[in-house]
Amino acid sequence: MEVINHNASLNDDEGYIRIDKWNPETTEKLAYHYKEILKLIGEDVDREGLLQTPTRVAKAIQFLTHGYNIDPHAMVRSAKFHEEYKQMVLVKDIELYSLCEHHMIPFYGKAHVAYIPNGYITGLSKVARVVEAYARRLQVQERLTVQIRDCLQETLNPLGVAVVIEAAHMCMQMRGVQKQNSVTTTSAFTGAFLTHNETREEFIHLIGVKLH
Ligand SMILES: Nc1nc2c(ncn2[C@@H]2O[C@H](COP(=O)(O)OP(=O)(O)OP(=O)(O)O)[C@@H](O)[C@H]2O)c(=O)[nH]1
Ligand SMILES: [Zn+2]
Repeated sequence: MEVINHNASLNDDEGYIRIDKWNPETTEKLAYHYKEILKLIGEDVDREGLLQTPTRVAKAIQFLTHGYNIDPHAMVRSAKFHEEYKQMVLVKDIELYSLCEHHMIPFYGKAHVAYIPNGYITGLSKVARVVEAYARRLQVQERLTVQIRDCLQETLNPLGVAVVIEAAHMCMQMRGVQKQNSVTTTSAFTGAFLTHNETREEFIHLIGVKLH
C-alpha cells in the first residue's frame, strides 16, 4: 500500500495525528496563498478581523486533511487481537466530516461499519479511526466507502465487511443545484455480506437504513 505522507512531523509513534503540532513551514506557505486568495475575492487583508485569518485557515485545512498523514492499515494492525468470536461486530452512527474533492466543500453524515471476525478482532476505536483517516482527505463518498471496507478486509482478513455511509453534500446544498435535504447513501460489502442475504439483511436491519 502506498503511504501518503506529506507532513511526517505531524505523526506520533503510532501514526496518529498530533493536531497541535503543525509544520511551521507548511503553515506559512499555506497562509501566504490564502492571503492571496483573500485579495482575489476583494477583501482588505489588512483589516483587523482578517489579520490572523490566513494562518487560521492554513491550520484548519491541515486539520481537515490530516488523514493523509495516517496509515490506516498500520493503525489497525497495531491493535489486532486474536479472538475466536465469529458473530457480526457492528459500529454504527460513526459521525464523519469530509471535503468533496470537486469543490473542497464539506460533506458530512454517518458511517456504519460491520465485520465478521475470522480469528482476529481490532479495537473498536480503530474502526472509527479508519473512518476518520479516510474522511479527513479530499474525497468522493463512493471511494471513502470502499477504502474503509478494503482497509478492514486487508488487515483483519474477516469473513466479511460491510460499510454504509449516509451523507449530505454541502456543495449540493449551499451552491450548485441547492437541494437542502438530499442525502446520499453508499454501501460496500465483502465476503458473507455479499454471499449471504440473511447476513446482509441483518446488518441493514441493525443500522436502520433503507438501501432498497
Ligand atoms: N459521485 C460523487 N459526486 C460528487 C461527490 N461530491 C460532489 N459530487 C459531484 O461532483 C460533480 C462535479 O460536477 P461538475 O459538473 O464538474 O461540477 P459543477 O459544475 O460545480 O457541478 P454542480 O455542482 O452541478 O454545479 C457534481 O455533480 C457534484 O454534485 C461525491 O462524493 N460523489
Ligand atoms: Zn462538491
